[in-house]
Amino acid sequence: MSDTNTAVPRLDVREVTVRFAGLTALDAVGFTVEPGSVHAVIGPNGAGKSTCFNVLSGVYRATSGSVRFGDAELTALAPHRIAALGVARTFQNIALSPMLSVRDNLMLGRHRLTRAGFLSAGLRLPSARREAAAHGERVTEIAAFVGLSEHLATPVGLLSYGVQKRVELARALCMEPLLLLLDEPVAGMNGGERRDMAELIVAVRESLGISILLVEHDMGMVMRLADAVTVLDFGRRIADGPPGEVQNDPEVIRAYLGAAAESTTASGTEEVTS
Ligand SMILES: Nc1ncnc2c1ncn2[C@@H]1O[C@H](COP(=O)(O)OP(=O)(O)OP(=O)(O)O)[C@@H](O)[C@H]1O
Repeated sequence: MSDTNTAVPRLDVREVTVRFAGLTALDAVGFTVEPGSVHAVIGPNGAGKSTCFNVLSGVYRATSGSVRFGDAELTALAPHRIAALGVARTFQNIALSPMLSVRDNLMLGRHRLTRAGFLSAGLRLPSARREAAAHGERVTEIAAFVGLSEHLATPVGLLSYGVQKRVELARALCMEPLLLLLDEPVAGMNGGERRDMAELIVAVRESLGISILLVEHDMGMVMRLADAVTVLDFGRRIADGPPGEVQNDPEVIRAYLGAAAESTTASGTEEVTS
């Protein structure tokens, strides 16, 4: 593993509670993402994983509790302010502009780093042109790193699902994040695409030394990739620690077996989480 980027702060989630009307989606949940680590949040359907991500990225307001990223308290900030602190995310469902090329989608990811004002960019002043060229070069570099060079001119909508997921990751990297939030990065992918994505996540951590927090259903992937795992069930944290430890925790086994049994009863087919 490469050295951790020294600018990467610790993420401290403390006693975070989120209530929707009568439902408690997160109940005093806490965990810490160490700088430069890969940390996974797992749990059965409805456990509160997406709610947790939405609080961290500012989409949802916590009812109570605190999320600190270094010295910054994130719970009171709007999504763009959180992004400006270096927290970038991908979405469970691809959120790209399908008509735009890969390059243009990645350039949109550079937006928050763009200094040139509307006027100087509109007038194509030399300073704005230089800045655009520098962003273009960085986009080319990131695309190469993620394995997208050959697709840069292609409209995103024409690419396979697996490649589109890589574009999403590349766009998040274009924000030069210190903490990357990946919401189910391999959902819907086939075996080969899953392996490629897992390798890419390792490469991101090793080359950039940033922290990665991921929500994922693929247990095999979580166990291989994560340094630490937090397990949620019905909005509560039921386990937290290294993957090997968490995997053998009786409460975790009970939560997953219970969820599998329920889905068998509900649908008549067993849902297997590989
Ligand atoms: N905006 C919302 N309004 C009302 N209830 C919500 C909202 N978002 C989530 N919930 C509820 O909060 C609970 C936790 O949902 P959440 O989506 O966070 O779980 P999850 O672990 O991500 O599930 P999955 O694995 O199915 O994506 C669920 O009962 C869900 O219905």
